[in-house]
Amino acid sequence: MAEVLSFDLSLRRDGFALSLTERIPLDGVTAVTGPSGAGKTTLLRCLAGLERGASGSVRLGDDVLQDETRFVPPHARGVGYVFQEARLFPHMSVARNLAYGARRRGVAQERIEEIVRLLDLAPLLDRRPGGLSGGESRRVALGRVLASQPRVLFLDEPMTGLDSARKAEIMPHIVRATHGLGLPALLVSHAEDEIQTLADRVLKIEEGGHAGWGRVPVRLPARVVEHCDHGAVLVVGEARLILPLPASAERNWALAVPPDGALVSTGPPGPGNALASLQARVGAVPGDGTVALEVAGHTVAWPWPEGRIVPPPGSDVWFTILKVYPRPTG
Ligand SMILES: Nc1ncnc2c1ncn2[C@@H]1O[C@H](COP(=O)(O)OP(=O)(O)OP(=O)(O)O)[C@@H](O)[C@H]1O
Repeated sequence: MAEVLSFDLSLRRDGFALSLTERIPLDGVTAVTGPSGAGKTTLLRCLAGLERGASGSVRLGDDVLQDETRFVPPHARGVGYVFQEARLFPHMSVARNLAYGARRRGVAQERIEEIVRLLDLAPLLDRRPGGLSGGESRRVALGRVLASQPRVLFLDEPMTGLDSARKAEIMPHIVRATHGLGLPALLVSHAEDEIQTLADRVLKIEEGGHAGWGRVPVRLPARVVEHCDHGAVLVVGEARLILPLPASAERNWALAVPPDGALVSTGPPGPGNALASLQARVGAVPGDGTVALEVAGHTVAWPWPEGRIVPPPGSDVWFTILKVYPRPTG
């Protein structure tokens, strides 16, 4: 069982109050989402020990980071915080910025080399932050935080201000930093594409309080079999689809299909602008509004539209994919 980040926090300041009690598994990526001013950054700051005015408790696994008698300072919490802006040291090379992150914890050189490889930082090592693009700076900032060997990663809108091409470039690096290194993360984001691609669960907050857990997409494994003028041809189950992925793209992908990103029909779909259509089989019907579908060799809990009759278990249905968010898996 995954360890848990648990907290019961309150904070009051002019015109704003935060009051949240949660248990978040330290496993995969938890997106924290909600309207502007909801308190997402404030929550991360409280958990990281950056808000002295917050009262309550914070536990990371078995470790108490805060309670009535204890307040562990930010640098000793094991939290790696990637801020909205890169905050690199401008007078140091990229290599020295990375080494700075590692120095405090006496991190082995091999670990730095692994981070350089994972985040593709080798070509940047001798450069100064001033000359880096927005996407490159974020990558270095992520690398510097990873070099401090955190137990959990906090990503506060790490792609703000990047265009969709730069986002597509940095997202695989975030996947490698989290899923590749097995590092759990909290990701503050408003952006649907970031949440659907990266998140394993979604915590929604509003006006400083809990507003529910959001739905996460189902993920289907796919593999690149060839490239064409329009991108990469991927195979998912018995279907093929073309996605605009770069020629250098990884071979294995998880295709995140959001709840509004597919249609299920009881007969084969006619021609349309679907990305792909897969034959699926109805499995268990647990009675929680979802139906277990066997799609492309996977069983997924698919939200069944209210009022539509569920075909009996064992029936064939068609799973027509309208929208996917691809995530590399290595
Ligand atoms: N340093 C500060 N001092 C006083 N109030 C602040 C400070 N920073 C944020 N606030 C206020 O606290 C509330 C929560 O802000 P916070 O930045 O946590 O929201 P958010 O959900 O992260 O918003 P956004 O999506 O716009 O980044 C807002 O009302 C904001 O105006």
